[in-house]
Amino acid sequence: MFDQVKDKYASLGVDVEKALEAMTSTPISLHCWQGDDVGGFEGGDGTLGSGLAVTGNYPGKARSIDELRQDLEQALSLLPGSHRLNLHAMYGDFGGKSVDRDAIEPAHFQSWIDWCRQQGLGMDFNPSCFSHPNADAGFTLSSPDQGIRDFWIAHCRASRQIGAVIGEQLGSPCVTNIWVPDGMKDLPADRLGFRQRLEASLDAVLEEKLSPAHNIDAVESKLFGIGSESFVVGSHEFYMGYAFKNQTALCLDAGHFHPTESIADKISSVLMFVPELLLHVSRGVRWDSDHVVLFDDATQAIMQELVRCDALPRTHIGLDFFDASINRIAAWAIGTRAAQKCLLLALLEPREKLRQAELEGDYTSRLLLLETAKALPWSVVWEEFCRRNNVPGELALADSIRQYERTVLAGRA
Ligand SMILES: C[C@H](O)[C@H](O)[C@@H](O)C(=O)CO
Ligand SMILES: [Mn+2]
Repeated sequence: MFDQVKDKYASLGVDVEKALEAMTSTPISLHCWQGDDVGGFEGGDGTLGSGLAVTGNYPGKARSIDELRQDLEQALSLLPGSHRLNLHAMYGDFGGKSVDRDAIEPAHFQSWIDWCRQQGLGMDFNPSCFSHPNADAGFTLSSPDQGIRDFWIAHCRASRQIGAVIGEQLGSPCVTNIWVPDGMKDLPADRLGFRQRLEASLDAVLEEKLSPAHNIDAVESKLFGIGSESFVVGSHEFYMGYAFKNQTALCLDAGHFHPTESIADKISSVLMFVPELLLHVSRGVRWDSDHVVLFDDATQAIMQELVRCDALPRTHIGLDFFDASINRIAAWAIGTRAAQKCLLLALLEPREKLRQAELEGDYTSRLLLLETAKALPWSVVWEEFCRRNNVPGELALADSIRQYERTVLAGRA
């Protein structure tokens, strides 16, 4: 069956084995925060703030680093291909001590680095500039209060240094992504002042030169958050300008734009002017609701653009969703596999033929081919990818998830 499918694709100029090689060499960065509803392990009550919200109370949430790692291992056993871990600073291994955000050190993340090495994972990192008393007034790096700004500058600087240690130890650059929640519920009187302060703080954070072989800096914009409906300091225009000017990577989060705006169309433009791209593949439903990613049109369009632009070598694919209303391991597995299926579909596109038709102005053939491609048996290739990677195919996924729920999650009262 698989060989017949290969021949079918070959007749349209598509090399299936090459597509599978690209799948193997394209890691997806698994966000740790799906496992515990963005709580972290700092010893507080884990209340989420700063415009972020998780809904649902599905039983079995990870309550410790050990449980989170156990759940991640289970999720990874359901994912074909190679992967990375995306860790927020608030998930450090603080050994029961209270370590404030401006005092984090590489030592607090050593056990995560060791675990990643053991699991064969690369690792990415994020300063956590939210859910903290110093973010309660709504501002961090752009705060009018110099003391607050200095606190978050120290946290972000430490995060970059930790990122560099991670990258050096694992032999794979760590993407350190800065997102801050700064914004206002109601109309501001001085947008410019906030943005000037954010720029100055970011400059201070990025002042120390770190090897790009160890650390890659990324910045992430947002349209609005809960409590920052009228004004977000780090808007898309702000960070696009900042990333162009400073040649950092730009993070595009699929949930951080107007509901009808697709990040797919931005990829080709942005990559003309920034060195690298970070994606937070997510699914906003009416707002930045961070629903589990699906095999949907929006995600297919993103992956299509990455492939069509030859952008995979310059793009870091991360995920950003957190749903506590369903089994959290299922959320990781469904969302990551959906992103991977979209990537596979894009890699199996008869790209050369589509391009040729377009160059010749033959838009009829282009449209025909696009529709034909949708009806090709790509799922047979997906099942083969799962089989080669020794992970469950689509029909076997539910059993693995339910078994772990019965044997492990149910015991977490
Ligand atoms: C945990 C957050 O979702 C994450 O840091 C950030 O990327 C974001 O998207 C905030 O809306
Ligand atoms: Mn994000």
